[in-house]
Amino acid sequence: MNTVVKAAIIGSTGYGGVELIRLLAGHPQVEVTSVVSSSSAGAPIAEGYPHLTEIRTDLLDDVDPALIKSKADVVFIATPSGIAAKLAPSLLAEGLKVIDLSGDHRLKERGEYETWYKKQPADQEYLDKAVFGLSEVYGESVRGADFVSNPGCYPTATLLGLVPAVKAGFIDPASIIIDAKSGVSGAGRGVNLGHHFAEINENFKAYKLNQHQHIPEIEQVLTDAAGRKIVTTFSTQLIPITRGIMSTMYAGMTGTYTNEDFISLYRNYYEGRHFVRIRQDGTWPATKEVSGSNYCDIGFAVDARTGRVTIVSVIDNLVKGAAGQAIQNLNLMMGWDETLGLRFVPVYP
Ligand SMILES: NC(=O)C1=CN([C@@H]2O[C@H](COP(=O)(O)OP(=O)(O)OC[C@H]3O[C@@H](n4cnc5c(N)ncnc54)[C@H](OP(=O)(O)O)[C@@H]3O)[C@@H](O)[C@H]2O)C=CC1
Ligand SMILES: CC(=O)N[C@@H](CCC(=O)OP(=O)(O)O)C(=O)O
Repeated sequence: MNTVVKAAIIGSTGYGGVELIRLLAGHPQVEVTSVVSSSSAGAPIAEGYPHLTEIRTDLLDDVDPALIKSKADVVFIATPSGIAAKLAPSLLAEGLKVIDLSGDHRLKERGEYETWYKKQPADQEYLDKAVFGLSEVYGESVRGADFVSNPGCYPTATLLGLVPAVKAGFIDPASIIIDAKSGVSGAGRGVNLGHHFAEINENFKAYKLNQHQHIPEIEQVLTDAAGRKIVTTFSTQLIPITRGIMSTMYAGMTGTYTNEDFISLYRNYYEGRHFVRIRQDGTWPATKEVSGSNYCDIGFAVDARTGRVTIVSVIDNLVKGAAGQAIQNLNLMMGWDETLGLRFVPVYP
């Protein structure tokens, strides 16, 4: 008989949390038994999200680790940064498996977190314990782990697009420039002047240039892949779509490689990994082609004239960039097939 794991979601009233509810509703071996809220405990979750009417009739639970343990075996933390660092120790002490979707346990150096997030970092013990859940790169460490830190949305698209070429030495990692764009749901459900319809619609704006909190996360993994300290330029832009991230990356090549060389390198690197799809020569992915799905699609454009390659990588920020990747990690933590409950087709158009 198949095991059914009971899951709780802290931050269930946010976009990441509600996406976990949507995706887990179709998972054959997970049941969401507790939806948790710090501000609306006791209210029905469908009150704030009418699309859940008659799908979830339960009331929101308080943020109480002992209560969560009485209802669940695993807990997803989908809260703004600064909260999981405080919650994870007591949840782990209760014996729960924990998947943190926030940035609190991704950076292994406390000082880096303080610098970029401008908040109190988690204790070193928990930073050491948390496995960085970019499973196509660190899958072996995720398998069987009790505590996983889910990668950021931008780093997921970016790193899946860069790691194979950096590891193989096809590109000079010091030359990489990353130009990334995100849909507005990446900023969460909270109200913010800059995210109003009139501010976003028919607009396209750069933000947090050279200050984005995902810069050290990207550099941490590139440094690991290159075997030497790598710093990079990473620019973020907000675009008038709801879901989707496109990361366009430029790098100097170390030899005279062709598109076919990159395609075959990446197909080999991701062999057997269902969620990364490498495009044919001369075609590049669009955000709609992965929308609502756990896929990351990647395409290449080698320019023999400049000696540079352009790599285009797209994901749905709420799925592969958050809830879908978190479920993929849960599948690995439980020793299941990583695609369980996640093999859905993108929503198109
Ligand atoms: N949106 C995205 O595409 C992605 C988001 N992430 C990360 O996932 C996390 C969640 O993001 P997202 O869902 O977009 O954010 P939202 O702002 O939409 O939701 C966050 C939720 O956290 C809850 N919360 C706030 N304060 C507390 C607290 N003190 N204790 C417990 N819960 C609290 C709130 O619910 P309530 O008031 O009911 O408690 C809120 O609904 C963030 O760290 C984000 O950076 C990562 C990748 C992609
Ligand atoms: C569009 C938009 O505003 N996106 C957010 C993504 C935030 C996020 O996911 O933050 P952590 O991964 O660090 O928790 C941003 O750029 O800050």
